[in-house]
Amino acid sequence: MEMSKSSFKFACKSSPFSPSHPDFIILPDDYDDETVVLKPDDHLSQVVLPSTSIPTIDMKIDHGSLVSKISDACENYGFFQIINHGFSRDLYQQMMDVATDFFGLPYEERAKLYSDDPNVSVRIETPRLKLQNQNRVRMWTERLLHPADPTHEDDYIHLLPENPPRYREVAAAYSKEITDLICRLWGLISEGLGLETNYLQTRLHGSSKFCQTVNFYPPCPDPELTMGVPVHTDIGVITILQQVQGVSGLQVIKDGKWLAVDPLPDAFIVNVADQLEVMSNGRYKSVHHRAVTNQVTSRISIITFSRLNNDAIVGPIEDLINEEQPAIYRNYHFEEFLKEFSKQLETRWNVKQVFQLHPST
Ligand SMILES: O=C(O)CCC(=O)C(=O)O
Ligand SMILES: [Fe+2]
Repeated sequence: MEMSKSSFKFACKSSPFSPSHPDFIILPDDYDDETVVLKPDDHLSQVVLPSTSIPTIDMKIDHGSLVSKISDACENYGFFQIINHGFSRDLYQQMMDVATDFFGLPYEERAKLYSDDPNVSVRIETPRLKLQNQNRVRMWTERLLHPADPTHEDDYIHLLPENPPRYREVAAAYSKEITDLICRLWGLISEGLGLETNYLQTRLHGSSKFCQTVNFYPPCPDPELTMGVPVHTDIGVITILQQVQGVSGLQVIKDGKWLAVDPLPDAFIVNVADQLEVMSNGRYKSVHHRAVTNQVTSRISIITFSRLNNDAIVGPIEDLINEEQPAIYRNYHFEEFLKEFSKQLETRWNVKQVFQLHPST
């Protein structure tokens, strides 16, 4: 969808659509704030060419190679794209179509779903970031959040947007197929860690949940002054993302440089999130990433997060720790992690560090 600057109005009522409004202006990486994890540094803002981007993995290759490529990517990048993953091409496109139609709805229609209350399970929000000595500022994005849990379909499907009319049906079908793909990835990741194929499936059974966000980044008059999503790591187990073709925006840190993750047809981007880094005892990396905006074209990403229930106990997997490789993290309830996350929200993004046994090392 091409959408000109003036045609999109944020559902967030308090903020006019103007980059000169203080609510919307954030500095990119150069705010010198000790609570910000990534320090300003010339090479940090350098985006390298897509040819040196994150690995692309063809899921039709032989099983052994697939396991080892995924494992390498989780260790060295924390991110990879998958192609030939078997996900229905029609559903992939339909989900992008209903997402595009949703953000093409008039402001009044979207505004009905607007809420800043994180306890509202289906809502639209414009995320904020807190900068040192300043108020919270809003990001240049509007996102629709909702559960994506096929086993609790009845609980939330009736809360999903009524418009476009096919949103509910498509989102329900998508959540089934995407969570199957996530489970397959759990299996491959378990094997990569040297565990039984069903290790993560069994370990996470009954304590995991899935949620989805549809992120919409309208064209931004001055992308240098704003951020779509500021630097962060994801807090769940793994994340899987599809993005609209032809528009770049997602950037991932590798060796102190930003890599642009340009869209590939029909691909998903998969990344290690904080809980998997902890469970793998630091072997797999939950890597900092961000989404930037551009002046010309709107961008959509559809993201499914595999998260945990509050009472889930997380810690390094017993089989992965020994005398040579002692536990780096302590065990905790996911709820504790969420509390720390809320404390750090909008200021800094390095929650897992707090759970390290020897933070100085
Ligand atoms: O939109 C994107 O490409 C990335 C967004 C993201 O990282 C997130 O919402 O966690
Ligand atoms: Fe993310």
